[in-house]
Amino acid sequence: MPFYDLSPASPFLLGTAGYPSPEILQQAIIASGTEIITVSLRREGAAGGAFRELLQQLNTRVLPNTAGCHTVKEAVTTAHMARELFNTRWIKLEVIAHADTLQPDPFALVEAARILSDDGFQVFPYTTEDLVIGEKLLEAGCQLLMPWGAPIGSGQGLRNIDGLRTMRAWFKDIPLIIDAGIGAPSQAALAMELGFDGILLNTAVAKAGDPVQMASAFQQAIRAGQQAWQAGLMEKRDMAVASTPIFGLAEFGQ
Ligand SMILES: CC(=O)[C@@H](O)[C@H](O)COP(=O)(O)O
Repeated sequence: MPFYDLSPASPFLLGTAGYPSPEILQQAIIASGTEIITVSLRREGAAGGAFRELLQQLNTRVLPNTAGCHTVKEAVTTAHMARELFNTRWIKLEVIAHADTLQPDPFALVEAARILSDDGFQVFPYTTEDLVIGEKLLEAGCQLLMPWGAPIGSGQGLRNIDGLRTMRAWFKDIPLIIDAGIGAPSQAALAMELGFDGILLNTAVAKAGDPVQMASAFQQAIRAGQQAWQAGLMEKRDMAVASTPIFGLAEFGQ
């Protein structure tokens, strides 16, 4: 499905924070095959021009994010700075409620999404699997939703599979990207098998023993999950169903 003005060939979106070195970050981005990387304005501010130079060498689009923002005002101001700095209308909108859970503040998120959409931004909102919040975000002008798998940095995978499955069915024509909490390639594959359109993750790659190899592992798992969804998974059954036909089998006498 198209993400605003881009239909990425790769459904893998990668975060750029917390890598052992800029070189490893660069190699991980290449190994991931991603076309979209997300950059925190605070991180970019801290690293400065060298980081921007590194980004320019890569064939990727930048999705700036408002990581670390706790209020509507902070998020809107950060989005405006991002638009200036990266020359893009895209913004991954995070408005965090608590410093300890890092869960989104749904009320502030919807308000900030409305302000930014009205101002011409294309908002990628980091949200939960709650259907009502999803509807409010769409009403506010968002064209896609980014539900969490689990809290940021937790690596717990899909904590509410039933809720995410319901969300997929409810918003069947809206691009849905799982954002945050993915810890292993198998979890990302599962999300894609459920029909999600993409995965955004950071910590599982940045903090891996070998981030470059892990980026490649995620790329393959995400592709495999996507292919499985497109191919159509078999339905689960309560009882055994013989996979080998018995018609035509030889009969043995006594
Ligand atoms: C980089 C970024 O945008 C994070 O805020 C994002 O939510 C990723 O979360 P994980 O680090 O859990 O993958």
